[in-house]
Amino acid sequence: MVRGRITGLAVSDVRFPTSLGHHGSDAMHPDPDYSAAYVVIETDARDGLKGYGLTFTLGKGTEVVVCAVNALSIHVVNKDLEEIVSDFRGFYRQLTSDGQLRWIGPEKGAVHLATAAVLNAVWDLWAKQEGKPLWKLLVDMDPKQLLSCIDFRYITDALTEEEAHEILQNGLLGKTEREEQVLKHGYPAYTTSCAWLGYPDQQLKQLCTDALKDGWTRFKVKVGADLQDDIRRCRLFREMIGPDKTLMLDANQRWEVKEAIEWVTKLAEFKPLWIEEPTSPDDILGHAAISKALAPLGIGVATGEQCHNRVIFKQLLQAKALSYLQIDSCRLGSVNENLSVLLMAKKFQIPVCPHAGGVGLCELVQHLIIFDYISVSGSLENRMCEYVDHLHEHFKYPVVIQKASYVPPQDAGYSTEMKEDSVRKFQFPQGEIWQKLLSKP
Ligand SMILES: C[C@H](O)[C@@H](O)CC(=O)C(=O)O
Ligand SMILES: [Mg+2]
Repeated sequence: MVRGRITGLAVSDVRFPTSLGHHGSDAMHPDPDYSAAYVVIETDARDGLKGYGLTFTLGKGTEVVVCAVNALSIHVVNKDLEEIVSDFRGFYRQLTSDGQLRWIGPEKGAVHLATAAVLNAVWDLWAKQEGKPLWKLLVDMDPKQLLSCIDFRYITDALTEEEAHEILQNGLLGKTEREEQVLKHGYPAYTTSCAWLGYPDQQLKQLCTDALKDGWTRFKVKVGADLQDDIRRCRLFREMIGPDKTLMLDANQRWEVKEAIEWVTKLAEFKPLWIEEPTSPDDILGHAAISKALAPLGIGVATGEQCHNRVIFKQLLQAKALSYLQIDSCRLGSVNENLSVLLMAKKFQIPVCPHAGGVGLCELVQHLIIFDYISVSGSLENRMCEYVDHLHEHFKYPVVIQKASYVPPQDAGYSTEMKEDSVRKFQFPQGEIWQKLLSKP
């Protein structure tokens, strides 16, 4: 039973100095400090439960998102949780339609990242009050309730509410078996942690050796800064993993459309499954052109981690611009908007392979993809969820990986809660870690 009035919302700027070790680096983000605008909501309910939410950012970007969260808080504080979840579509619409704030969106950029952080906290609290991990809360909802969380505005030309209902209704068939299956075997994952762009070859080799020993069979390599480097690194990687394991490439938006086609053609000998973010995330027709040109080489296009919202995903699907759809738990408007994208992907028969390269993204997105498997897609074919081996130690309920698969979380909530000590130490700029770093000459 949902309960309580939201009495407070606090937001912190939490940054991890990952750029010092080039962790998370790519062709466009050479110095990423994995960071989060971290939200905590409290209620007046006697249970003492709090909701924790975050959105993923990089360093300086965090302060802008923190401001946006504060600006949105007026829509949250003093609201009854029951009121929110009984009309979640309406609440989502309220947050994303603020007449003044939407001018700096709408549903994109800092204000949408802030929406994600706030709503992620609400979902965490709801799941905690129900005593279920978020994936299970979703799996146990009936189709009508799930639909009542989704704002279908701007996507009905691709997916109507009636079609979405039919998808969810069909998803009921075999649901129990799939839940048992995923609880037993986990959800398949791939790793990006061996081959960030700033890692020297020696480190890459060592990490790849370790990952192979740990049973990883799917790997992503960063490319896009220098063709000769890419050829060398891809060759090295392919030789180490052998011909049968899966290799993916990620350019993080580095190229022009024509350049992307030419560059990736030169890497085709390494048999990548996909090229991720070959060009601007806003360029739908560019992605379509790249997809068409690379299809004869057996290379698909993957994108989504910087797709603003469901409308961009809709167009990517309509334009046949992608072969793998990468939802992100913290860029889209939380669970609500991700549900609409999962349903569109199902309708267009495009596999969802979530993005998780960032702090906390693995913790959150595992819930969405496990739900997707059980209740929407019903399939594991061509599907896997990204895993990066960074910063899990700062979370109270960190992800568990076994045999290169995500083990479904059992703790109640959305796995969003960070350890208090970590938040204190890594808060920017007052945390002790930053005080030390900033005082260095
Ligand atoms: C800046 C991030 O680390 C980004 O490179 C992550 C990413 O593209 C991915 O995980 O995919
Ligand atoms: Mg990527």
